Amino acid sequence: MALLEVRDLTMKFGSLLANSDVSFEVEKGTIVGLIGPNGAGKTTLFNCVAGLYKPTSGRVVFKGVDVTNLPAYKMARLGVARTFQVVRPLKEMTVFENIMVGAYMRTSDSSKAAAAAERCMELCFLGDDRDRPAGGLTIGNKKRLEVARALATGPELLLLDEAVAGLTSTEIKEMVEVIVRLRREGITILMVEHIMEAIMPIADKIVVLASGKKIAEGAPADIVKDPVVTTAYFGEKFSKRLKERKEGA
Ligand SMILES: Nc1ncnc2c1ncn2[C@@H]1O[C@H](COP(=O)(O)OP(=O)(O)OP(=O)(O)O)[C@@H](O)[C@H]1O
Repeated sequence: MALLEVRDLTMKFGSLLANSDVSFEVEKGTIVGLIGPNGAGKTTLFNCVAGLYKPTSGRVVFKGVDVTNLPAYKMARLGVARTFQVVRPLKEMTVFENIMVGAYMRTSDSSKAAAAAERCMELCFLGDDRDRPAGGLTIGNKKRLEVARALATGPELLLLDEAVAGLTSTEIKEMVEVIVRLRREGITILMVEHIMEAIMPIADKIVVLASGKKIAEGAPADIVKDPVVTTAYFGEKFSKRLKERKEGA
């Protein structure tokens, strides 16, 4: 049984079809990348899975249980945490205190929460900034703090929304290392990403959306070669030229 199953999920905003009959599965212990051009419906799908939106139709099944329409706080309790594209740390609080906020969702025992927060802080390479106010961190550290805070809620499934957007190449490498560490810890990851260098080397599977529909699904090596995917990203003309150039090479 897959950890997460998205079945025929459709989400409409008025007449706009943001997600149309999207189905895929996320196996336990894997990293799944959700990619697609701007406006493809990736964030909407995330919001449906995380309980921020109620899908128009279709089902979200987590650990074999139908969780469609459960609110975000219940999803978090069941073990689904998410980060947001735009990070929002509690600026006046220190790095450690920010992570504690997440840890208190799982326990009201402060020593247990502190132990969990310490561990998440170390996993996300934030130990050196432990007592710094979050507002003064670099964007790379703020993004890892967002991951650490979500991690401290004790998720089995972590949803990362553009975790490396706006980061330098060094910061991207650090974040990628954190994500791989999390998979090693047994956490399953579904991540929306535009930066292919970040997602392609680490993903076990890629799901591609375009105009709200799933247009491809498979191993990264197959997805990068798929003409349906290059056409969705670059348009028919460019994709044809790319193919001709490859055949001529
Ligand atoms: N709350 C909303 N109300 C109305 N339309 C929305 C809402 N959220 C998203 N949309 C529309 O749904 C479509 C899909 O948007 P979504 O943000 O899910 O795409 P995306 O793939 O995450 O895009 P990006 O990569 O640019 O973040 C877009 O046409 C968007 O304008």
